[in-house]
Amino acid sequence: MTKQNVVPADVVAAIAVASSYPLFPYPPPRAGGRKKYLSQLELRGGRISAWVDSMKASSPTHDKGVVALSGAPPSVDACLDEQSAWVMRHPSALTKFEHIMSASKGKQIVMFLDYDGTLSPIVDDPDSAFMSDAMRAAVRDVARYFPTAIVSGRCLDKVINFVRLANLYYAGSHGMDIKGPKKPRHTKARAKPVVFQAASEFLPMIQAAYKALSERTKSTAGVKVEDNKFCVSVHFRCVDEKSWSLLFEQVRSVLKEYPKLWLTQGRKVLEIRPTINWDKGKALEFLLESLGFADCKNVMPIYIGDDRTDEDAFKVLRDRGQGFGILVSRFPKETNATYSLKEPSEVKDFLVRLVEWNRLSMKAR
Ligand SMILES: O=P(O)(O)OC[C@H]1O[C@H](O[C@H]2O[C@H](CO)[C@@H](O)[C@H](O)[C@H]2O)[C@H](O)[C@@H](O)[C@@H]1O
Repeated sequence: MTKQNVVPADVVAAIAVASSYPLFPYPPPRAGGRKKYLSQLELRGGRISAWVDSMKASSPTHDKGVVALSGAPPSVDACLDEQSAWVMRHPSALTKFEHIMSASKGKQIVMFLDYDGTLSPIVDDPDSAFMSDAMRAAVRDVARYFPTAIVSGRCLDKVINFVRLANLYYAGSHGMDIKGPKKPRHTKARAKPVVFQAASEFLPMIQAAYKALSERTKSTAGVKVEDNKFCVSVHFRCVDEKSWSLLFEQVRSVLKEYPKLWLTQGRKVLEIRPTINWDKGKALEFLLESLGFADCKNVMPIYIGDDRTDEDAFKVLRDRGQGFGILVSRFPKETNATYSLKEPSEVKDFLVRLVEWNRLSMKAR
């Protein structure tokens, strides 16, 4: 086995957990082409246990204790085989760096970056998910050469506050709230700054749901309800697993009062959002269009993300046959991304290499 193929014990444990929930692959299954949101019908019963099981399966690297609860785990060899097969299907973007760069020759790279789990490591307290100075410097350098957007589930103000870089495009609330730099560097297409909100009419409803969710779940120890302006996050990372069903029931009882809101799931978080046809994929398309690349053949969008919501953007790139997605994950997940990176530190390495590659190729011109 080569050094590259050695799989750390915690990753083996994580694969074991993921494999123990075969019915709840990542991302959630799509039924009849529609996204797997918790509909009003499902809210009345039926598939609730599936959601609680899916909560158990989410982000297994951060919950090694689950292994013991999940019955007989697959053997270590089976885990290693699965890991290797997955890496073959989604090779490291660092290993394939030269290949990626030769595919981008003559094309304008546009960089899209998710925030949590991509630029900042996952931590228990969402308010402390800071990115390192080294990562900030890498993003700043990338943005000097390429149009760069941060696409996050966080509300716009919060993600801007974490990243603290001008000259970027920011898409908060899962792409529902978009703002470009005051003086865009790269676009010739439009001098006007980009500003867009996809769900303004939902604001009062989302705010009311935020209050109701905070009130209804306050008896559950460890829960954190986060106001992300056009969506609400109910975090269960610090909630005892024995209380997850109860928490889900509490969230469900609130959602019954808001038929125009639906539920999705991220890493140890339930996300409540408006029932509109808008997601990170749509935000990516909107930004490409705003930058003047709508029908352009010579553009190479690169989207790096770690979460289920990023799959919408990976899929858009796959369907367009343009650019590619990079999934940040230490263990196998079903994904529409082409390449993978293990963790935020590898994302930084990739960004640094990209800048270096650009410097060298500019010199050579
Ligand atoms: O689209 P993203 O930028 O990845 O945002 C998705 C959610 O990220 C945050 O939650 C996640 O990160 C937290 C901090 O590391 C972690 O505690 C939590 O368990 C993760 O789900 C954020 O707090 C959410 O509001 C975002 O929707």
